[in-house]
Amino acid sequence: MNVDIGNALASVASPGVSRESLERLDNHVAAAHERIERGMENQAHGYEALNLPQRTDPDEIRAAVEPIADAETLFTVGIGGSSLGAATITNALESDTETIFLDNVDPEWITSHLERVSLENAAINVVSRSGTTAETLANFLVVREAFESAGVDWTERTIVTTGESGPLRELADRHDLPALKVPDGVPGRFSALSAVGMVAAAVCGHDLEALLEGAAAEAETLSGSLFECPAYAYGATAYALDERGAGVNAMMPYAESLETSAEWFAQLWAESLGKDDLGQTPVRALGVTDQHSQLQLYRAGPRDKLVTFVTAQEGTDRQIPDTDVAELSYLGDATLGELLEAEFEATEASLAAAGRPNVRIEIERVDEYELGGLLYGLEAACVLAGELYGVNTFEQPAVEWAKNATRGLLGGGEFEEAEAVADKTELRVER
Ligand SMILES: O=P(O)(O)OC[C@H]1O[C@](O)(CO)[C@@H](O)[C@@H]1O
Repeated sequence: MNVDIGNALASVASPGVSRESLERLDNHVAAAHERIERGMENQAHGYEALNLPQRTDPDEIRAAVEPIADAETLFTVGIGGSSLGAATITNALESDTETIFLDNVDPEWITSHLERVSLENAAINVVSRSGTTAETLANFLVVREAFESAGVDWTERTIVTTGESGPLRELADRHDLPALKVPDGVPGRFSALSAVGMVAAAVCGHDLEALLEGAAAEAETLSGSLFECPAYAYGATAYALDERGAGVNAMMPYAESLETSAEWFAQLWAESLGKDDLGQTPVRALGVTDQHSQLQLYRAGPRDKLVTFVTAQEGTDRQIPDTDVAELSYLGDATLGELLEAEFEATEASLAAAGRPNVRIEIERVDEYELGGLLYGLEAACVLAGELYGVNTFEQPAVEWAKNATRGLLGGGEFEEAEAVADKTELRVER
């Protein structure tokens, strides 16, 4: 990926970062890179994620999915990092296999999918590092029952990706299911380039080697200077802008195929950096669509936002037909791709003209190689930002309170968090 941080400079935007500040910050980037390199060499928790291009074995993944490679529909049952990486990859690329990501426990939504799909031609990809995530296990039990009710032997149609132990590992062992291991030392939000993110891609027939080659090429760019490394340039600039008041980061890819990548980025950025009262709030946006919903706020609202654009330089195009509507005749000379590019450039310039910081991330096209580079580059940017914030990038303790409260409310044990739910302060206004 290439990065252009020009519209984040103090000469353009407020908040903005001066070149002098970036030069000073580069000293901290150099020190952070040394820690990152050391962490990678030592396969330290979290840093190990940046070794995945060398660690992940595409042949092992393809062999494991062989029994379900014929699936017309693949249900991926997981949540957070155990779903979003896989969804980013398969939602970005064309495939004959329909992929459905069951990462919520909305009964109407789950039921509509299970009733709509021919389960005889479907398969289940259940993913959970811990193997104890309530949503994932609940959904798996529901999906498994639906397969049984449809007379489909779920044990022939299920692959498991989980840790070395836990309920899912035991289930896989008990039923001799194909099972892959979540790599040690890789938090879920950093695991897209492992079996966690690539089983679904394998079932869809995508080029796993290209994903990893693109990621490996991005890994080669990691260096001791933000001026030589696109990922670090992005991570350092986002951090510096947050330090100067841009506490929101709107991730706005200009490609429908990259919409899910903004969801994946939101977990990566929020769960890694949101600690010790620090962190930049990610917002999921989509170009051109959200020019007509959020751009007003980005251009004229509080000066508290960075807008991150992701653009693909190439892609299939389509001519806009001529029209006899005079004021629209200019459209008939253009293609949809030219319109999308013009709208992106206009939006980027609109923010710069209003002194609103924005950064451009460019990939060549939306294919496996470029996607692997984008995923890796944003992960490396996040690791660097975590070093600059001085937070524990790779843990997420704040999510445990609600999990305990949930278990307590459902009778899964005695949890004081559940008691706190009953103590809610109320001021109800009713219809
Ligand atoms: O893979 P698991 O253990 O089911 O966890 C799913 C997700 O839940 C979290 O632990 C947060 O609750 C994420 O970090 C993780 O990606």
